[in-house]
Amino acid sequence: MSAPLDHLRGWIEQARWFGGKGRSWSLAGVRRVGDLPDAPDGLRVAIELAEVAYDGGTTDYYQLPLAYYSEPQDRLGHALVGEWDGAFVYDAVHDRESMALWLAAFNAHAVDPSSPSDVRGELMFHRLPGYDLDIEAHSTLFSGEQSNSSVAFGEDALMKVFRKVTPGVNPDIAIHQVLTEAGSTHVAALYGWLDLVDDDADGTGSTIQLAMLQQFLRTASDGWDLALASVRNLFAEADLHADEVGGDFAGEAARLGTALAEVHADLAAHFPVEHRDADATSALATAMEGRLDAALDVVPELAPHADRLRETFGRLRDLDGIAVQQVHGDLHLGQTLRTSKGWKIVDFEGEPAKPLAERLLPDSAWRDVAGMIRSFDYAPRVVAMTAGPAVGDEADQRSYRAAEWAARNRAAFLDAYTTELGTALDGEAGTLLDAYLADKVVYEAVYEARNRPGWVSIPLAALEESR
Ligand SMILES: Nc1ncnc2c1ncn2[C@@H]1O[C@H](COP(=O)(O)OP(=O)(O)O)[C@@H](O)[C@H]1O
Ligand SMILES: O=P(O)(O)O[C@H]1O[C@H](CO)[C@@H](O[C@H]2O[C@H](CO)[C@@H](O)[C@H](O)[C@H]2O)[C@H](O)[C@H]1O
Repeated sequence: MSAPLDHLRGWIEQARWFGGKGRSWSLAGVRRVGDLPDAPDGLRVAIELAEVAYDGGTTDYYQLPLAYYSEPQDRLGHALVGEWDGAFVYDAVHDRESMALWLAAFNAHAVDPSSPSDVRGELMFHRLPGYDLDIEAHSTLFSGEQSNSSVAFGEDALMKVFRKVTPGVNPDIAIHQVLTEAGSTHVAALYGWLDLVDDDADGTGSTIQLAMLQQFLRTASDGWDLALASVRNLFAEADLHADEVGGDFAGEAARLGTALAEVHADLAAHFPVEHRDADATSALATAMEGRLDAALDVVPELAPHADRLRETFGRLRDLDGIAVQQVHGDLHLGQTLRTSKGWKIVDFEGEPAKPLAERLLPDSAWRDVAGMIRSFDYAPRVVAMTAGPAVGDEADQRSYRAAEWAARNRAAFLDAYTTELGTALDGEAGTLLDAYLADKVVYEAVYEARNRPGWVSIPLAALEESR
C-alpha cells in the first residue's frame, strides 16, 4: 500500500520544496512507482508520486522517496512522516541507509546512457562512463531554500532528487549531459541519472526523470555570498571607491562574463539555434507586455512605471528578428559557484514556476545576461537594506556606493561576455538587453511580493532610479 493521504498532506504543505504554498489544493492520490534495489531486511525504500490538485484544475506531481522501517529509527525523528502498514516511515533523503542504496544502485545497476529507458514501471539508473563512484561515502542532505533535495556523498558526488516532476526531458539533466560530453569546464560533470518509464492510461509509456548524480564541487563558494561580502567590504571603507578596496569583485564579474559566454557558445554548438522572424519577435514583446499586465494585479506599485516598461518592450517590434538558442533561463548569482578551477554554473532547470514545455523552448541568450545584471543590482541593495537605517550623508554615501558597485560589476561582466563572443552591444543587442532586463524586474516584483514581501522594494527601487 502507498502512503495514506491524510498523513502526507500536512507533511507536503510544510516542506520547503513544495511550490504550491499559499494556493488552495488537495492531495488527489499517492502512487508507488518503484523500490530501490538491494535493501536490507527491515528496510524498504519506495519512490512514491503525490498528485497535488489545485483548485482551478491544474495538477503537479511531487516525488516522495520514503524509507519504510520495521522498527523506529531514533536518529531520524526529525524526518518521520508517519506510521502505516506496520512500518515507521521517514523522508528517505535524510537517511544515510536509504541514500547508500541509491548510490549502490547507480554503481551496480546502471545501464549505458544510450540504452533506451523502455522497461515499463521500472527504475532505470543511467551512468556516463569515466568516473568510479565512492560507494562508501556518507550522505549529507543540503539545507537551504531549494526547490529540490540535494544530497552530497562525502566530497565525491552530489545527487539532486527532483521534487516536482513532469513527464519528459528534465533540462537540468539534458543540459548537464551535453555540456559534460562537450568537456565544458563551467559545469559540474554529470555522472548519471534515474528515469522511470511510467505507464500512461492509454498504454504508452512516458519517461519521468527522478534524480541526477553529478560531481561534487568541493571547493565551491556561492557567487551570491561572495558578491555580498564584496559589497560589505566596500561599505566598510568610508573613503575608498569600488576599484580601490581589497574585496573588489570586478575581476570575478569579468570571469563570470567569460564563463557564461563559453557556456552559451557550447549550448549553441550542441542544441539548435533558430532565427525568430519579426512576427515572432513582436510576439515576444506581446508576451512581456502580458506578463506586465498580470504583474500589475499582484504589485500595483508597478503602475507608475508601466508606460515606460511597455515602451521598452515595444522597441522589440523594430527588430527584423532575433537568434534564439538553449539558455540557462533563470540565471542569477545564486546559481554560480566559484571553485579553485573557476566559475561553475548550476541548476539548468529554468524558472521552476514555468511549465516544462515553456522551459525547454529556446530563448535569447540576453535573458541570461539580464539575469546576472539584475543580480549585480540586487547585491548592494540587499546589503544596504540589511545594514540598518542610515540618514543624511551616510544614506547618500551608501546609495552612491551601491550604484557604483553595481555599475562597475555590470560593465566588467558585459565587457568580458561580449569580448569572448566577439559581439558588440550595438543598438539591436541593447534593445534586447533592455527588454529582458525590464521583463526580469517585473518578474522579480511578483516573485518578491509572493515569496519575500519585505524585498519587493528592491526591484521597485531599481525602476524608480532608472526613470
Ligand atoms: N555540483 C555541486 N557541488 C556542490 N554544490 C552544489 C553543486 N551543484 C549545486 N550545488 C549547491 O547546491 C544547492 C542546490 O543546488 P541547485 O541546483 O540550485 O538546487 P535546486 O534545484 O534545489 O534549487 C545550491 O546551494 C548550490 O550552490
Ligand atoms: O534560485 P531560484 O531558481 O529558485 O530563483 C528564484 O529565487 C531567486 C532568489 O533566491 C530569485 O532571484 C532574485 O533574488 C536574488 C537574491 O536572492 C538575486 O540575486 C536575483 O537577481 C533576483 O532575481 C529568482 O528571480 C527566482 O527565480
